[in-house]
This record gives sequence, C-alpha cells and structure tokens, in this order.
Amino acid sequence: MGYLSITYAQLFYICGALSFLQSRGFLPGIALQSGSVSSWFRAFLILYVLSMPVLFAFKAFVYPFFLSPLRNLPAPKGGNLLFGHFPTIMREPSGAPMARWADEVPNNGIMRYNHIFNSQRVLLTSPKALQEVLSTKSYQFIKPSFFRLTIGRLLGNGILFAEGDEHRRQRKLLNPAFSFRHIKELYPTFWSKGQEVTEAMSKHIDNNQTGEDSKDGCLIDINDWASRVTLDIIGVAGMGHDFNVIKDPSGELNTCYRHVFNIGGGNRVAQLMGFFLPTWLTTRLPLKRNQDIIAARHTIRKISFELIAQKRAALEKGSTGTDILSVAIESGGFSDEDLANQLMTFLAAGHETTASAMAWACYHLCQHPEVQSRLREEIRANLPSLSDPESTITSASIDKLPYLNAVCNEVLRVYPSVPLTIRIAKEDDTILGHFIPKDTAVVVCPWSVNVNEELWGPDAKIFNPDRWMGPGRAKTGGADSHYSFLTFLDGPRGCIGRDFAKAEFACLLATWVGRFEIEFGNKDYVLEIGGGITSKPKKDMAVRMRNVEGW
Ligand code: HEM
Repeated sequence: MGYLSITYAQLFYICGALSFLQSRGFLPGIALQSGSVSSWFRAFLILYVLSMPVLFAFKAFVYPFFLSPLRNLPAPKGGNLLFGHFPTIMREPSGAPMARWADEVPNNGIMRYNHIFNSQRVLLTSPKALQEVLSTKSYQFIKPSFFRLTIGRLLGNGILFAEGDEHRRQRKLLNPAFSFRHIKELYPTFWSKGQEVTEAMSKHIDNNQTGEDSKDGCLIDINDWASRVTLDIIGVAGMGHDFNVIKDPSGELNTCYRHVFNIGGGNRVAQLMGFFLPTWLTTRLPLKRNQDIIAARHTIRKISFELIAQKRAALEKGSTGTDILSVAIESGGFSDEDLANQLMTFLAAGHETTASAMAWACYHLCQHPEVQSRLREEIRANLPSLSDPESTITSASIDKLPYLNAVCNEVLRVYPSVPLTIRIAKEDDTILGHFIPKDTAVVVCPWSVNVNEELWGPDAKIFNPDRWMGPGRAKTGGADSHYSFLTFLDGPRGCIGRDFAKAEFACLLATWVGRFEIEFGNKDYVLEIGGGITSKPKKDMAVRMRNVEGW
C-alpha cells in the first residue's frame, strides 16, 4: 500500500536518476549532449516539471478521496478542496484546531484531517489509541525525518531523534542522571537559582517603578526572565557549569537562543517549498532563516565542545559529578561528537519548555488573582523567606505543598509547553484495528488530550487547580488514565526530564509567587498564543509585578 504514497522528494530523486541515465545515453527519448551537466540538469527539470502535476493530481485528489484507507475515518467538516484543513491550522495556534476537532467530531479514538494539498493526517484522541502508539508500538511509529533535518540542527542529533535499539541504548545510559535520588539532590540548586532570579527581578522592579506610588511595580518581560533562569539551571544541573545568564543576558549562548527561538516557524514560501523539495535541499537554500540557524548551530556546538573538554579535564583530575554531562561521559557510551549532540538536546529541550510553563503560570495567575493569593499564603507559611540568603529547601519542603503542586499540574495541563508532536508509520500498521499505511503522519496532540471533555469532564478547558486536590487526586487530577495528561508524553519516548522539570517549575514558581504580586499590564489583555515548537503567550502579554513585603 505504501507504494501509493510516493512523495515529491522521491519523485525528485526518480527524475534525477532517470535524467542522469538519459544524459548518459542509457535511455531512449529526448536527444541530449551525452554526459554534459547542463543537459542532465535540463532533462531533470523537464522530467520533474512534467511529472509533478501528474503526481500532484493523484496525491491531492485521487488518492485521498477515492483510494486512501484513511478516507472513511471521521474527519472535521469543511476543508478547502485544494488545501484541506491547512488554512485553519495556519490561522490558529499549534494544536488548537485539533483540540476543537477532538471534542466536536464524534470518533472512537482515532480520526483524520487533511493537511496541505489533502495529505492526510491521523489524529489520536483516546487513551487507548495513544497508549498503542506511544507505548506498545513506540518504535513502529517513529519521529519524522524532517524534524531531525530541520529543528534537529538546533536540538542536536541525540536521544530526541534516535530510534529503536539506538534509542534504548542512549536512554539506558542517560537514565541515571534522572533517577529520583538524583533529582532530589537538585532541589536546592533549583531553589537557589529561583532565589537569585527573584532578587534580580526585585532590584529591576525597584529601579523601574512606574507611577507615583512605589507600590505600582513595573512591567516585566516574563519570557525573558524565565528563559534566563532556566538556561542557568540546565547549565548548572545538566553540565555543572553556570552560564550566569541571570546576571548577564548578553552572553553568547543566551543571545543565540533568544534570536533563533524568536524567528518563528519560517515564512510560508519556505514551508511550501518544503512540501515539494527534499528537506536536505530546503535547509540549504540561501534563506535568512537557514543562515541564522546555521550560525546558531555553530555557536551552540562550539560551546558544547568547550563544556565537554572542561568536564573531561575535571573528571580526569578526580572530580566527580552527578550532572547529565558527567553521567554521560562516565557511561563510556558516547564519543565527543555524540556528547555534543546530547548537550545540544538538553540545553534546548531542558530550558525553553520550562520557561514556557513559567510564562503560562503567570498568565493563569493574572487571570485568577484568588488562586495567586491562596498560593502565596501556602508558600509563605511553609517555605523559608527569600530575604535570608542562606535559606534553602529540600525536596520534601516542596513536594508536601498540595496547592503549589496542584497549580503546577493545572498550568501544565491547560497549556502544555509542547502542544503537538508527530509520528510516522515506519511500515503498514494498525491503530485500534484501523489500517494505517506506511509513511502516514500520526498526530499526537498533548493539548487536545489534556483539555478533552470526554476525559476531563465539561470543565476540561477551565483552569481549576482544585481538580488536583483531595484524596487520590494529587497525581491524576481526577482523570481515569495517565494517557489523559500528555504534557510530557508517555511510554519509552516520554520526556526523560519530566521529574527534573516538575521540580524546577515548582521551585521557581514558589519563589516568584512568594515574592511578587502579578497582574496583566493591560487589564483588557486578550490571549494570543505564540511560539513554534513550544507555545507561550505572545510577547505583548505585558505583566506588571510588584514586590510584596514580608517574605
Ligand atoms: C515543562 C517542561 C518540559 C516539557 C513540557 C517537556 C515535554 C517533552 C515532550 C512532549 C517530549 C516528547 C517530544 C516528542 O517525542 O515529540 C520531551 C522529550 C524530551 N525531553 Fe522534555 N519537557 C520538559 C522539560 C525537559 C527538561 C528539563 C529536560 C532535560 C533536563 C528535557 C529533556 C527531554 C529529552 C532529552 C527528551 C527526548 C526523550 C526521548 O526521546 O527519549 N525535557 N519533552
């Protein structure tokens, strides 16, 4: 069946091969000057341009509407004859249409929508379907190669993109750095970085008070401060190195990440080209976006290699470490090139996601001042004051605070940092008994699952930390299956940094809410969601923060 789903990239190669044979005189047909590159290229262009409309007509109209085994799956209404549901997808934040469709279109856990030019995508909506793909068949539904070739340039070709046995091997070697025992030891680091950033923000507020009244506080760029502290944390906890971005945001690494994470999803022309041309080609085109990414990659790799060299030298001198890099080096399973790739993964995956969670927390707390006050009361009553520079905490101090953990879980549920991810069927396969042809894109949308009314009840989309309070609810939020909360995905490829991130998030949120009162800078603020792979409120969500005396 897979032979019916020939891609434009495959056509590109087929035309290349045929025109090469033609130019060498192996095939009859158009007379060409044998062997010349220009004649080969001309033949290639003629062949590609003539055959593409045929393939296009087949792929966009014949296959999806008359032949595809997915055509009878439930699908959302509407959809453009040529572009399918793509215009809706482009208009809305990543994952938003899927969250709506999962509620509105009657389905039994699996449905379909049409992406650009009616290429069909399968959307999973029930815990059973999600478990099948993410757990039982996690190595049969693999990551799309275009992820590795596009975002992989910044995220490194490490554990995030490894498949099958190679993934199992890497996960086994890296797991010790994320053991419960080790994460427990990191709480004081999370706390002291939270303390450092809070003091820096306090000073910033004191120096930039607006209005007559010193209690007015000032506008704060949440995304900026959140990324600074989380980058520092992944440096210390992940590599044993303090990037000191809280103190000085102008450092090379922070400047580089802020630039590339803010250039968005690329322009539409580049996206369209990506549909018709192989990814290795589109990622090499002389576009500004490609140039920015190549420059950033160069910087991040350079810093990663420097960190590896420093760490190796320290380990050789007898120092020991429990940070991710030390664990990876001491496992003996990675070359320096592999280590650099893993570092790139941990640096990016380990800071922007938690920064996004912090931005979402501020959004919800501005919307719900009553939750903010209750949380502040719990924090102040149970955690040491930040004014004491010696203050520290243990894992138990944080884990025993029910409302803090409830608020964190609810923030992560309602707007998960990674709203959507994709898997590709490696071979012809089935999901819930439905035939899924090889190369089908299967969409796993944590956002749509996390706010699905069938799984969470009619108030699924409402921010309500209380759903995590009360007997038996602290871990489930009242949902029946852990596949109802997919912020970190699940199964063998779920987020390895889950416990790390949850502890870091709770510590940081405690320091911010304990110290500051937070409200929208603009009382009429209407949420607009931005971001690329990670989602967050757009930069214009100006937040006003005020120091609250007494802690
Ligand atoms: C709120 C914070 C975080 C969220 C919401 C989050 C979410 C996710 C998600 C959804 C995935 C799966 C992506 C996919 O398969 O398409 C993932 C994978 C991963 N995350 Fe996280 N993450 C967070 C924090 C972290 C941190 C702090 C680290 C490292 C210290 C980390 C390291 C990783 C790695 C290495 C993978 C790949 C795992 C594998 O494929 O085996 N993440 N994360």
